Amino acid sequence: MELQSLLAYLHDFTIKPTENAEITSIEMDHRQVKKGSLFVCVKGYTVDGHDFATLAVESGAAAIIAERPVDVSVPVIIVKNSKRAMAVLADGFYEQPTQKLHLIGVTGTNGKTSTTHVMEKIFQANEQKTGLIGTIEIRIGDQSYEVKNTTPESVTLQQTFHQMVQENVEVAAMEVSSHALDLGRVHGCDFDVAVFTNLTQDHLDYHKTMDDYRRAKGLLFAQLGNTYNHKKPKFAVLNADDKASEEYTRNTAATVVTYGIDHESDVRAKNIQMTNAGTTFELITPFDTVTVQMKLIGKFSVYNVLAATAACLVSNVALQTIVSVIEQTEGVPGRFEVVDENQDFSVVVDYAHTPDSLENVGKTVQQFAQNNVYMIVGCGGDRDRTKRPLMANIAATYSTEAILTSDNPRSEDPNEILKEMAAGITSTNYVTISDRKEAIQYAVNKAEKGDVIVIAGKGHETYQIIGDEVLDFDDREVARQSIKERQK
Ligand SMILES: CC(=O)N[C@H]1[C@@H](OP(=O)(O)OP(=O)(O)OC[C@H]2O[C@@H](n3ccc(=O)[nH]c3=O)[C@H](O)[C@@H]2O)O[C@H](CO)[C@@H](O)[C@@H]1O[C@H](C)C(=O)N[C@@H](C)C(=O)N[C@H](CCC(=O)O)C(=O)O
Ligand SMILES: Nc1ncnc2c1ncn2[C@@H]1O[C@H](COP(=O)(O)OP(=O)(O)OP(=O)(O)O)[C@@H](O)[C@H]1O
Ligand SMILES: N[C@H](CCC[C@H](N)C(=O)O)C(=O)O
Ligand SMILES: [Mg+2]
Repeated sequence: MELQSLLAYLHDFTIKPTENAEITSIEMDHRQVKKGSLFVCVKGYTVDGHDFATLAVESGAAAIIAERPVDVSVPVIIVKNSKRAMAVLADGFYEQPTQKLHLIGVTGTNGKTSTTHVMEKIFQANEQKTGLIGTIEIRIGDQSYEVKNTTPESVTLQQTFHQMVQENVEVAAMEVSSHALDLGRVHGCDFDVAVFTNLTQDHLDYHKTMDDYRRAKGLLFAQLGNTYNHKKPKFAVLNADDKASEEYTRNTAATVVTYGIDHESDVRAKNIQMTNAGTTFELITPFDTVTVQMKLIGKFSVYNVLAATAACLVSNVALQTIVSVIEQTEGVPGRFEVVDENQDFSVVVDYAHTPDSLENVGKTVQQFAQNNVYMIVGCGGDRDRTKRPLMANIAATYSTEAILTSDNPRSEDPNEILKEMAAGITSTNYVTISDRKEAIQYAVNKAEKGDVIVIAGKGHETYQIIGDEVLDFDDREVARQSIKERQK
């Protein structure tokens, strides 16, 4: 695409150059630059992309987007916010793909992956080709691609949408993280439906305060199309049981549809009954009321299917189709995933890595445990430190014995993280075993008939990050091996 055609998408109050080079790609990393690339200088958390402008030009960059002047021989376009500019330019470069898709964005502290995965299955049952973007993977139809972030940087994101359009995807469901909203990664995305799951504590390393975290999530609803188009209306699907929804209702120009359990809502669940085999509830919608019997466990799972139901109903999927998928769904890898080697105790691997999600899992397990509960928990390094004491105390509260261990320590000292966790425990029913494998073996060897072991925090992850090393580690595999060892 020619530079001038590309810059036509940029409505920044800026001086545009008259040159018109052919732009072959948009890059934010100088190591990816090739002949004809447009290099975007981004001031990051570790280094400043402006410092790589010269190297980018040496590698063939045809023009530069920057927030301040850089001394290079190609045109430099100065913008106020280069990440936002990059997102808008990527949208233009890839021919505004989200305008050709029915795009559903899901934000909230917990439940994004679970909700998007249920939605994907519902749209597939509705015979629509789907795209999925989130924590576990990117999926186009049945093809899976690896991801680095839950919500990718804008160029990767728009390129992915472009590929979806080329492969005739009709509906895309994506997780939208608060980081992505705050950093402008989804700028330029034309969402049709925006879904809010819930807001509880996480990511205070990045956002510093809950007010700022709430504001960042709210951007999804604020950026939801403010022009009412009868051919393509926009919907905000909000959780009536979460207080933040009041603010998001005020901040959006879209049609608000609510779901909930405790408060009056458009899509509501009543008479919830739970066993260790599944959950039954009455699903009340503006169209009909039906009884749902699903395999998913826990009140939080009911919330996720309510959110998915509301989002699919406003996307014109029949209630019957939605219910039949919900009743069949087995769940998402690493979310309340049961490890079954015919042992006489239960092992559940779950991605709970926030105080609220851990508490939900603890409460759910308490409902069906016949005997002792062991909760194995760690907290990630280089992440919100204030959740450490809270999570440890929740684990001790909802278990017979909490086993504090390492999650992904990253650059931090694992023992220091464990000390910060232990400081929050107000009882004595816990042990600290820094090595995650040993922690799992300890619980497996101790468990008796009817006990439940919860291994929290890493869910689907198949690695453990210690220092700079990414080591193979899969909670489900380690649990399986430990059970087999014990059975020998
Ligand atoms: C805080 C944050 O979001 N960081 C993201 C950011 O990294 P950074 O600011 O450290 O980047 P940097 O290394 O300083 O580089 C600055 C710029 O210089 C460029 N550069 C750098 C080096 C070089 O030699 N040449 C060069 O051109 C880089 O490409 C970049 O454009 O830009 C990177 C490149 O896109 C991201 O991968 C990285 O996400 C990291 C991996 C991360 O962990 N992010 C987390 C916090 C995150 O975003 N999480 C949310 C989900 C959270 C949840 O809901 O649970 C997510 O959406 O994944
Ligand atoms: N609606 C919910 N409310 C509270 N907790 C939930 C909810 N749904 C799932 N959880 C818990 O949170 C964990 C993570 O769920 P999920 O992966 O769906 O969330 P996410 O929002 O995608 O998380 P991430 O921000 O890490 O991508 C689950 O393993 C479960 O313990
Ligand atoms: N998207 C979350 C995932 C946390 C998972 C947990 N295992 C950890 O590493 O802290 C984050 O990056 O904060
Ligand atoms: Mg997720």
